Amino acid sequence: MLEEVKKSLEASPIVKKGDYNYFVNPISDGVPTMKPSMLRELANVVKEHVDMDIDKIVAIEAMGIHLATALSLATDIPFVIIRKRQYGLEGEKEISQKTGYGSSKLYINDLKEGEKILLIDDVVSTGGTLISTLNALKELNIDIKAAVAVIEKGEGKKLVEKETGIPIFSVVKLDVIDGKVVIEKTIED
Ligand SMILES: O=P(O)(O)OC[C@H]1O[C@H](OP(=O)(O)OP(=O)(O)O)[C@H](O)[C@@H]1O
Ligand SMILES: Nc1nc2[nH]cnc2c(=O)[nH]1
Repeated sequence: MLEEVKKSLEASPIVKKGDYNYFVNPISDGVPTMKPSMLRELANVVKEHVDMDIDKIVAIEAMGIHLATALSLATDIPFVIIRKRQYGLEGEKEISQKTGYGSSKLYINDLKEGEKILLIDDVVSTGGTLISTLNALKELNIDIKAAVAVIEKGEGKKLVEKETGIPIFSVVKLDVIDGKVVIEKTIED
């Protein structure tokens, strides 16, 4: 079932961001062009494997947004975005995010104590983004029912699970070896 996803990932160009080997893929970049069939497939895989008894889907800007949108359309569950833009709305919470190649601020809005959510992002790599985001959601007493990073790159997922106590669901585990994406496993293996 995930043949299209695997093929697309294996064909990803690798670019350097400093020392960091960054793969470029429709799922995680919107470049090259995303096929609707692949996006639909990813939404369906998440829907089938993750408990969707939630109030809201929560996406991390930027590359969680199309995934949350597809999942929202497949489930009729509303979504909200953790933005890189500050609004200054009442109750807004700022997060500092650090990845393997950069850092920025994220802003949580419109989540209430006790709300049941699924957090979705495209990639977990060093784990920096998910650790700070999940910890901020915990501080707000949000009921995190599930956390999804569609692609697991390297070993960061384990670190997130250790630091936050929250299991991360991922569809594909990969690494970049000798300038190429190598798929280590998928949810179907
Ligand atoms: O596990 P980590 O090392 O933290 O890496 C994962 C994060 O890196 C990317 O975000 P990026 O900041 O590049 O933003 P984008 O989604 O706006 O491209 C990706 O979308 C994840 O949020
Ligand atoms: N597209 C893409 N997103 C990432 N987020 C963290 N690492 C990566 C990467 O190598 N490629």
